Amino acid sequence: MTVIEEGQIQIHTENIFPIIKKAVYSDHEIFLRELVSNSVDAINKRRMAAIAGDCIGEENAKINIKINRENKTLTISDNGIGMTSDEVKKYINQVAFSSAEEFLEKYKQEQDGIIGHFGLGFYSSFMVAKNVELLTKSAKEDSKAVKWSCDGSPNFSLEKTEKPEVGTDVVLHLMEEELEYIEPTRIKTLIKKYCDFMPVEVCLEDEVINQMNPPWRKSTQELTEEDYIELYKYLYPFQGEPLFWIHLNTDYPYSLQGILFFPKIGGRADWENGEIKLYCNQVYVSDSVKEVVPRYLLPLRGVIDSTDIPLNVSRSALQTDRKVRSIGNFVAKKISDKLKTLKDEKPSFYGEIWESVSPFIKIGAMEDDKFANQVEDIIIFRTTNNSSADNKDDITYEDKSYTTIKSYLNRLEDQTKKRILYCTDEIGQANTLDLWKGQGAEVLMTETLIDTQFIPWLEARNEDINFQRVDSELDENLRDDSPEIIESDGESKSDNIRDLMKDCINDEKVTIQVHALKGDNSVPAMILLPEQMRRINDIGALMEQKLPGLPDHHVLLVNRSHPLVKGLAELKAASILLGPGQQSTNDSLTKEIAVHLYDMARLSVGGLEPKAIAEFQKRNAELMGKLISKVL
Ligand SMILES: Nc1ncnc2c1ncn2[C@@H]1O[C@H](COP(=O)(O)OP(=O)(O)OP(=O)(O)O)[C@@H](O)[C@H]1O
Repeated sequence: MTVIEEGQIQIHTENIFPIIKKAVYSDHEIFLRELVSNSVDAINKRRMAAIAGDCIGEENAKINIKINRENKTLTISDNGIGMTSDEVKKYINQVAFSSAEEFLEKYKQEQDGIIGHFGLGFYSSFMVAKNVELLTKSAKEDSKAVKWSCDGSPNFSLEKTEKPEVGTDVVLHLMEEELEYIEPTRIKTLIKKYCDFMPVEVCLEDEVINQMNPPWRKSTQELTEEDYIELYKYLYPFQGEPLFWIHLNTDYPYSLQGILFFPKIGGRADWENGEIKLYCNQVYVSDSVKEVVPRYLLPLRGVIDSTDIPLNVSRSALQTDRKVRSIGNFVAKKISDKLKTLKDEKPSFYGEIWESVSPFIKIGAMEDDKFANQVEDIIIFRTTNNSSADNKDDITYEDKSYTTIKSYLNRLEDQTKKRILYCTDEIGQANTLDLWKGQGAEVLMTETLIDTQFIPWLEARNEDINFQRVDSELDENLRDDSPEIIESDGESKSDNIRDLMKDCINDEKVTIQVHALKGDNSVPAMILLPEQMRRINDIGALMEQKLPGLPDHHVLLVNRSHPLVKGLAELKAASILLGPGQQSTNDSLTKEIAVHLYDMARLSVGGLEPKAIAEFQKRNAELMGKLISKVL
């Protein structure tokens, strides 16, 4: 063989290779992505040059990877444009090296890592190989093949060689500690991971491994519903089917293609890193797009493919990049457009998916003002008003009705108040919910966790509205506020009942209100939680990541028109008649019943601790025992 040149690669660092190894230590496997990407580029260049008539074309463009166990080599071959010896000197010795050195300089400075480790290029092969040979023959007419080799020191050699076909073979003599890369299964996995959607056949020992045609590069007209579902299942196996998807495709002001899927609720949603896959020109880059899309979009899945996302900058630099930010805004806008279309055109489907999409929409609205403006009219709440389907804003799905805030407000009789009634727990708040419903009021059903933040956010955004939970106070119409007769002791009946309950419960934190409630079905006592006081309790629980329990400060509303309360007052009056100092058995019974009344009210809102429930049970048994002994 004729030696063309032996020499030293011009470098500033004495030996770049140990640095390459150390700097990107954990990501050795990306060498394959870099080399295959170079091959794809070379194949594209040959195609373009052939069209221009500068060289002979190649119909069956492909990349082939071969393993030689005996020699411990891995060879990546392509039939791309190849290189002349001058081009090898220029592109491998100078360009490739300087880009690797530049990359490493950048890498050393960045504390938080570089997003895709893109840009290391050809020299990444030295992360796994102790010796690299590059055999290449240019597609230009009458070109002679050359072989470049380098043993990891800055010394290289370039000599003539025999190579019948146009293209490039990169032969990696693997280091002992990198022998995992002569395992076919390992290589296959890497091709699937990084090269699956590359536009050229990538083979292992002549067997095609990659899928090639990425659906997101096709137009929506070319794809059927099944194609999208198939892609989802391929990318996220065993995760069921997606709810719906959006196809992204834009060329200006940046190039971006992709398909994003909404997963079904119940599947785990990753709000930290997300599972959207980032591609650059059909080459897989990363499983995390958290620097590219706003946080609230992270529970989505799918692919974003863009050549305009700078991949060899640090993650923090990416977050502040203007182009990247506008990409995030573009994606958010596309999603809100899709959701709006679904609500308008397939309202019942929108009702069906609402529970799955609502956390994402609400968090998005709270975190991003622009997004809030886009989705404000499509935020819906389940409502007790079943006739709301008459309104085009409102939706029914199965036996559930949903409404928007706007149409709820339109239905309010008293337009001066703009009060929105809501309920977070249909069982725990059943008593008060039924009372409001009985008055013909419309109540919205909300979720405890997210709406604890979302409701105050809505109120801050629309200053004239205020939300009021059904158990925060009672409708005035439910109370009989006619003046009371003053008793012989100079006090009203209500005052006496309040004093009695206060003495028996003996807890400063409990405020006792006594009212005469209308209606035959009303209960003897109930717990009310004034809105602002309860909200403070809810937020406290949220901070401690607990479910909110019954706040210590609460209101006990005693219904003085209930026969039990009336009886209790009479029992107490009878014991007073015995005169001071005289012990009556009525005293202890009055106390027992008063405390029992309070416990019943607490029990119905889930506010009794296990220990108190045990006491309640014991007292209940005793009271029933007394009742039986009276009857027998
Ligand atoms: N298989 C190949 N066939 C033809 N030319 C190649 C091949 N591999 C590398 N080259 C040439 O060597 C140059 C340097 O490659 P290298 O991978 O280091 O950087 P790059 O591809 O230009 O950019 P990047 O750093 O993003 O990978 C390429 O631009 C190309 O001209």
